Amino acid sequence: MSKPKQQSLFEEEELPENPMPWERESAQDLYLAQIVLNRPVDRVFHYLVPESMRALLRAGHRVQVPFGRGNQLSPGYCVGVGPAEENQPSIRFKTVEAILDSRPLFDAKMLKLTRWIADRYLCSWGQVLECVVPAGVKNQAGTRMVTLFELAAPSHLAGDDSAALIEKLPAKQRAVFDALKSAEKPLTLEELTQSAGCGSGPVQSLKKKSLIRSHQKRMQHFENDDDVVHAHIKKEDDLELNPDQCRALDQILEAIRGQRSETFVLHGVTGSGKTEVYIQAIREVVSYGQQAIVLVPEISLTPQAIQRFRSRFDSVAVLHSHLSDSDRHYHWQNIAAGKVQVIVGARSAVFAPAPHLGLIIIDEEHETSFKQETAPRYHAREVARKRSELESVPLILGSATPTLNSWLRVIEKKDTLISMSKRVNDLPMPNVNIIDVRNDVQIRRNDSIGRVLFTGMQHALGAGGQVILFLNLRGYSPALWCKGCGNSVKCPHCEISLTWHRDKNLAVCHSCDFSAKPPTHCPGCGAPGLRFVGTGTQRLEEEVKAKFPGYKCQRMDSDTMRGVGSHARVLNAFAAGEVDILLGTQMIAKGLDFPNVTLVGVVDADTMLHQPDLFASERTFQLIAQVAGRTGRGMQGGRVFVQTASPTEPAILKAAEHDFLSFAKYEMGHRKEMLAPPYSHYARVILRGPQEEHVQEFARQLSQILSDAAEEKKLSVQILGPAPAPIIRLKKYFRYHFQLAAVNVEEILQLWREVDGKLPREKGIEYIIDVDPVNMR
Ligand SMILES: Nc1ncnc2c1ncn2[C@@H]1O[C@H](COP(=O)(O)OP(=O)(O)OP(=O)(O)O)[C@@H](O)[C@H]1O
Ligand SMILES: [Zn+2]
Repeated sequence: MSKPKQQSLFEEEELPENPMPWERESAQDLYLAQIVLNRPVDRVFHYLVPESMRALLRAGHRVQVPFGRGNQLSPGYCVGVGPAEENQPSIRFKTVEAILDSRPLFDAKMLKLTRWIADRYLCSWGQVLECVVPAGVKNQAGTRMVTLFELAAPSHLAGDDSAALIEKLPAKQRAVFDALKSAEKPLTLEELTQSAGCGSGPVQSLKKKSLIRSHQKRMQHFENDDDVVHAHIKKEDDLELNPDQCRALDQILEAIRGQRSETFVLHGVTGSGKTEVYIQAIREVVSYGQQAIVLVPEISLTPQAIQRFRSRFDSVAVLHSHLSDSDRHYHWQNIAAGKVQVIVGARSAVFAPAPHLGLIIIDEEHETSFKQETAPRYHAREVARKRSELESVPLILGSATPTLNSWLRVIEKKDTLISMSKRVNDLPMPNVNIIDVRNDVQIRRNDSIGRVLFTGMQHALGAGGQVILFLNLRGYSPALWCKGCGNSVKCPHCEISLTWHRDKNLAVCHSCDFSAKPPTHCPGCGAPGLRFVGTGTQRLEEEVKAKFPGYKCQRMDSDTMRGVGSHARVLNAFAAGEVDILLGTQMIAKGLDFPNVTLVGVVDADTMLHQPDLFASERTFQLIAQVAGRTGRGMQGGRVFVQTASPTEPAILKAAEHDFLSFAKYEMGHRKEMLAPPYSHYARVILRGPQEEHVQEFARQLSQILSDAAEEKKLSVQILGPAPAPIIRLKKYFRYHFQLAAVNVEEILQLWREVDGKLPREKGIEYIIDVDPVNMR
């Protein structure tokens, strides 16, 4: 959480002292830079540009400026530069100290985009710019300063004195001189001494004689050139599209050719071949020498998926979270230089500095990971929308389960729907069986695999097929339960039940990572004999191994997938048929395309359903429909078994029927009735502090101020709450929240700006605002 804004601290940058007459230069003579800083206050500061920088400094440059009372040097971003405006108040300005990069990091469009983000997500421009530039670019990782040598200026060498000196050069110096003469570019000391076959002495002597000169330059020295490593990847031809894909592509091509910023919601059922449509649309923009950005959830950045792009295009940059600073810097430079055709990456790749962007694609657009949970709390989908508008390029939002947000825009005809309702090669959608576990004898005996699912797995495995089991809880048991008082053991810092991890015999908090040996007695009532209840992936793995001893089973969750590349290893083993049963958390629910998977089991469909969350139903539908889609992708067909204690729940029923349209209709009806998103916007204000009563009282105060301001300014913003947050205690802090709700998001933004900077502060209590939150916990 960021600190509340402290307006007063930032007022003194432009010193409003009485200027001396000679300082009262006429406005036109002043050359000023507009600078923003990475602070929570959204303000632009003016700095004087010294004469020596006037020709160099441009908007988009990173600079160093003196800031605050102590004039501490701080990095900042130049967002504008030029002669002072006529009405610029006459005050004494501080001076820009240094320009930090040789070239600006942002062009005009990126400045506009980031300004928009600051407005839309209620943070400062400086915070947004700071987040857009990777750390590796800021610290110029993987580069070093080198000294380059070249001959002195021709006019100097042509002089009589020089000619005489050259005439009399000793052999080694002569060799150095000749080496530079025949070189086409300046040389490093190493290159030069090698080429002349001497040490550094003769070079220094020549320099003393002013026959050669040197200068310093920053150069890249990347050891790990990702693209060189992958250059040998076998190139493959594009597939021949089926009629559905052709229709989809044609619509997209029309927008590309017309340079329209149209947004397409590509609703294609699982296995309908959306990726091939993306690839061929990208083919078109690449043929114009333009670049495409493809956003995918981090977890989809698997070698399998990346291979699909690398085998089709010459230069693909993959931006995943395991990149080193210097790799990231290397990619940024290459992208900015226009050398990369396709940029594939998670959320932040939406900011890739492609100079001639032609297309943006968001795959699996329903994924919540496209929203950033720290400031700036932007949603990559909305940023992509804005960028597509600024660059006049189309945006494709692809999913088998579009968000209701996108769906409403389709209904309102703001976005264009493209439907692909059939799987490729006329494959049928898998048959989904909903299994009511309430009367299952196995489940009653505390097993997790019920009778029907067990039989289904036996058949599938017996016929040589592979199985995916999905369970969204990691660990062994999600609760330690006390018979004495009926409570479960909570994390000492969070209001969250501890999960037992049997492999390490630890009770772990999945929110703050607290862990300890499980207590033998209930910390609440002191009774002995705590019970481990419920099933997580570890326990499921044990059960599978016991029930299917002849088959190889692999667990995939964030506990087993800690190492770099572990994800890839498991998926490769699964693809190669070395693993029969893959079980895991939502990691295995997405994008996987394995034709030999003939059965998918959803072990407990209800885990998402009972969350106190507006989006619980939508998320349940998405997860089940997505995980169900992992089967039946080959000729052997496929089946899905969904175990649930709520077999009549619409989200589950509709997912079983692969019926997005009717789920959307049902759920949108509810949302409309409640005037909930997507029919309105929420902004969530979350407060936290060490003492519950204080947080509660302060939440009440803030919400009252906002409510009064809304009334005074006649803004139709409703305040819902305050109330304790669903996780009332997290990492030792008590948490309260309330929502600002309005049909028009502008009214929320206006209201916040109205009160921002005037809100009271309370010692020890922090608060943030999250516009269009996806996480309500
Ligand atoms: N025109 C085509 N002819 C033959 N095979 C195709 C064609 N288009 C796609 N495929 C294949 O169909 C499979 C499924 O395609 P893809 O993974 O793109 O589906 P998808 O729509 O992204 O599914 P999901 O939403 O489940 O990830 C892939 O193995 C792909 O190679
Ligand atoms: Zn905790």
